[in-house]
Amino acid sequence: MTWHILGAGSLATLWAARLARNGQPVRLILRNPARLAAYRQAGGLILIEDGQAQHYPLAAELPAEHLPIERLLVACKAYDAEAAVASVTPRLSSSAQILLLQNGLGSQQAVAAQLPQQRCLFLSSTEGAYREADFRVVFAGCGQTWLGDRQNGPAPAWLAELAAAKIPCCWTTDIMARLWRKLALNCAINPLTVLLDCHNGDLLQHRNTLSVLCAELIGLLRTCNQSEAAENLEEEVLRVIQATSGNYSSMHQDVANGRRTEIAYLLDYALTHARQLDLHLPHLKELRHRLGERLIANGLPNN
Ligand SMILES: NC(=O)C1=CN([C@@H]2O[C@H](COP(=O)(O)OP(=O)(O)OC[C@H]3O[C@@H](n4cnc5c(N)ncnc54)[C@H](OP(=O)(O)O)[C@@H]3O)[C@@H](O)[C@H]2O)C=CC1
Ligand SMILES: CC(C)(CO)C(=O)C(=O)O
Repeated sequence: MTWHILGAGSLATLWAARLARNGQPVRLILRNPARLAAYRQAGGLILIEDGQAQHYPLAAELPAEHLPIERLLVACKAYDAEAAVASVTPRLSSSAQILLLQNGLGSQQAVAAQLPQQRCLFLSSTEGAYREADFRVVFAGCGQTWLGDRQNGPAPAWLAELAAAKIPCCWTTDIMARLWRKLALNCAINPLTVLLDCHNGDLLQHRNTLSVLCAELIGLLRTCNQSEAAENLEEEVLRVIQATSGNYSSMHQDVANGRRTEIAYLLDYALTHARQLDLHLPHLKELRHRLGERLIANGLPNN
């Protein structure tokens, strides 16, 4: 069965290259004729692993093609996911399975609500990749991708295809806990790296601030019935900071490159839930306020 991949950015390239070199049929879906023409001009995707560039001249198409879609990997940013999926909805078969690879929370539920007939699986990934240029992606860090079904459905048989393609994936029966945990980590680390304009590792000089933010995030997770995701959060935040000490966080990279951030699906999602639950999180609120000022000062959207 063909893997349709919506988007041709960092994670899309990482997935497409590994599936294709394992002999699995892959088709990319680009957003509009200009992007499709640019892709064709480039002659395909390039993935750089351990300094070695390899070329993948994969088939690509527009959203409005007629070929039905049975399996769709949505590999765009959280703020683009709903519109991107809407552009291919008429092509989705009623038994189609949709894999949502976005960071944060909120976009996955919105897409799932848009597709009541189809099965939507949520993914949480710690793999790392970045775009060096259009259609040219560098694999930047090994990691793991968790997949799960919020509706408690069974693991799909095609997980074996991902394993065959050496995509490190694990099925989980509690994907929401994984996503909340990653959201909390990103809320503790990413905005601070933007405000302090620093590498992840430099945050170790701000242990008290991290501690206060983690305490508020733990309170939120527990109130949202995500106690498992709250366990040892501060220790894990420190571990991730140490493991990625020389890196800039994804939000820092977005701001440095003048790109919109995914803050609406991270801190805003957390603060909206806190408000609904009457939970007071003054330090996270203040962090969000200062980040908003910085985004606006940089001419970026504050959402
Ligand atoms: N990169 C990483 O290391 C990691 C990323 N993630 C998460 O994965 C998600 C994807 O990130 P990443 O791969 O880095 O993002 P990129 O910005 O590299 O790629 C996003 C792609 O989506 C495409 N796109 C946007 N809208 C549409 C549309 N309507 N139709 C078709 N394509 C569209 C963009 O097209 P165009 O080129 O035309 O703009 C772009 O190719 C994010 O939520 C991110 O947080 C999670 C873990 C690690
Ligand atoms: C874990 C962390 C903070 C690593 O940089 C990350 O996921 C991100 O940058 O978005």
